[in-house]
Amino acid sequence: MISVAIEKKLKGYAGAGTLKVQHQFATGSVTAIHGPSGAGKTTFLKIVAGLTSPENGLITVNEQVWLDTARKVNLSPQQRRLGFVFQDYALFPNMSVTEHMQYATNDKDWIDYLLKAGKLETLTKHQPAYLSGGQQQRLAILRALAIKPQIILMDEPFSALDKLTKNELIIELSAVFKTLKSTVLVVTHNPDELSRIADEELYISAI
Ligand SMILES: Nc1ncnc2c1ncn2[C@@H]1O[C@H](COP(=O)(O)OP(=O)(O)OP(=O)(O)O)[C@@H](O)[C@H]1O
Repeated sequence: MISVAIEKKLKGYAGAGTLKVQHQFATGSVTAIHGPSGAGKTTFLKIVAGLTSPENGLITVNEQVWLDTARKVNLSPQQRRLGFVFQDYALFPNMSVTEHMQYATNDKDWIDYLLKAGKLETLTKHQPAYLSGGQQQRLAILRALAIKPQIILMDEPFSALDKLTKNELIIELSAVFKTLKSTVLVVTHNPDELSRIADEELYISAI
């Protein structure tokens, strides 16, 4: 269970806005996070990942305190060991598809399984510049899953995919999530696209 209660002032949201989220994410659940543009959805994921700090907040994961602003506890992103799929993919320009995966794990069978699930098994030697936008996006997702994370954060992970590819990938990913028993938080502008795998929705709006 991930328990989150955070408050962060946002710079630039219609002057001044505050992101306030109080929510519990059940272990193994998939949550579709949505809300208006600029409301702080990406900022929320970054707070959970430890990449941004809120003014006030408490985050616990299975009784372990990740963040407690009152007690000045704030685990680093490395200590949190979660999978993060960034909106801009954050791929390495000089690494091939396989090298991206090997950078994250030595488990060859797991790499082969993921590349097949994401239909990149024929493009293993390609660097990002030689992949389409949708293929780059799939590589970003598979790379995040390579470390077998217990918690997976994804920011608009299907935006570059056509409907068919998206639906097929969502089914494959759903099987991976179940295997890993991962808790998954997905920011999406279209919660309907996740209706087949999402256990719940969380609406975020800055106030
Ligand atoms: N570290 C930060 N500290 C304070 N404010 C921030 C920080 N990062 C971003 N912001 C501001 O917070 C607001 C929300 O940004 P964010 O990217 O989280 O929104 P979003 O809901 O993901 O938007 P979109 O749906 O358009 O991607 C923006 O106005 C941004 O300028």
